[in-house]
Amino acid sequence: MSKKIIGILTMAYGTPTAVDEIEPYYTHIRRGRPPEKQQLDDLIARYEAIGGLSPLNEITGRQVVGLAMTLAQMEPDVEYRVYIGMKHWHPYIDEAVQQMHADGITEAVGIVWAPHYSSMSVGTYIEYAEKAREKYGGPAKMTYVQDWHMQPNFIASTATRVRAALDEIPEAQRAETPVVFTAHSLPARITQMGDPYPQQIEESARAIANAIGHKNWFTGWQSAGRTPEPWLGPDILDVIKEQAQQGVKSLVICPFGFVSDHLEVLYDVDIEAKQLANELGIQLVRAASPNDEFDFLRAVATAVLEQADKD
Ligand SMILES: CC1=C(CCC(=O)O)c2cc3nc(cc4[nH]c(cc5[nH]c(cc1n2)c(C)c5CCC(=O)O)c(CCC(=O)O)c4C)C(CCC(=O)O)=C3C
Ligand SMILES: [Fe+2]
Repeated sequence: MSKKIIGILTMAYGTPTAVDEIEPYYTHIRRGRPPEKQQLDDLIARYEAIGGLSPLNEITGRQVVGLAMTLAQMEPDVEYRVYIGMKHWHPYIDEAVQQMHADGITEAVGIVWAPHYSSMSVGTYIEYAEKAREKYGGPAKMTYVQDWHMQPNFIASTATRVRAALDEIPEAQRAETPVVFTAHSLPARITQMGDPYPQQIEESARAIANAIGHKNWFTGWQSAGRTPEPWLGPDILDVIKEQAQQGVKSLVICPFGFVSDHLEVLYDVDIEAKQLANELGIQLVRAASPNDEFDFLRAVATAVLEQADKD
């Protein structure tokens, strides 16, 4: 008997693959409004500071291959065909759904490479996938993992990476070193909309801190948009200033709202936040990103399998 086939639509943010793609990419993020020259120059300069372009595409590719291998190992009786669709660059989510349908996939599970749900992040990925499914008339059946921030392997693997970051702090200072769990800020109006994002950030941060028995932790926000409306805070730069005022000498940042090394991690934390911390006499250590680490991919695979079993 041939194996049952299930399509897996994994969705990631996407990044330009050449410098001249930065402008159309930024325009796509801005829903079709081209950026001002100054904004574009700023963004190009930030990519330049991390080496010209982002490693995100390559890492996403390794994650997709690793996920496919992990799924095959965890459930060999089903054939999982793993696809990648990007929110803001090629292959777009639309193109991936079109390909799945063309390949004859009728049953599929969608998952976003981001652990926490917000209507403004994961919600829009799902919206794009559903629009494409309607447009192409398939896959006939597709359900989605909404969030996977409490997957035991996600908690445990993040805890291990935070522990490793703390180990870089001199032992006498380690226990009192604050650990700041950060995620991408969103417009503050999401809290009035009853969005679960802030609460999911809090509960997963607590679970990770508990897993390593670290008492001194809190959450913070990073990479807020440069728009006049209020964004979720406190911003990590303000956190660093406040901690410096309180005499803190060391700090660990775990940007656990992201799953790869990319601009928000390599620039916003490793360059911008570290520079400020340096100036204020704080040793700042950033927890490593999951990238294609085995235990992390097991968490994502488990979330996919649990969703597939619900159907
Ligand atoms: C929630 C969230 C995640 C995490 C969840 C997820 O992963 O989905 C995320 C990840 C990412 N965001 C990324 C890149 C960018 N995001 C931007 C702008 C924005 N992001 C937003 C939200 C998020 N973003 C929002 C509300 C805006 C403002 C939009 C507007 O202006 O209306 C801009 C424009 C310039 C700027 O504002 O910095 C860029 C370049 C990259 C790729 C980096 C690389 O290439 O390595 C990644 C992984
Ligand atoms: Fe973003």
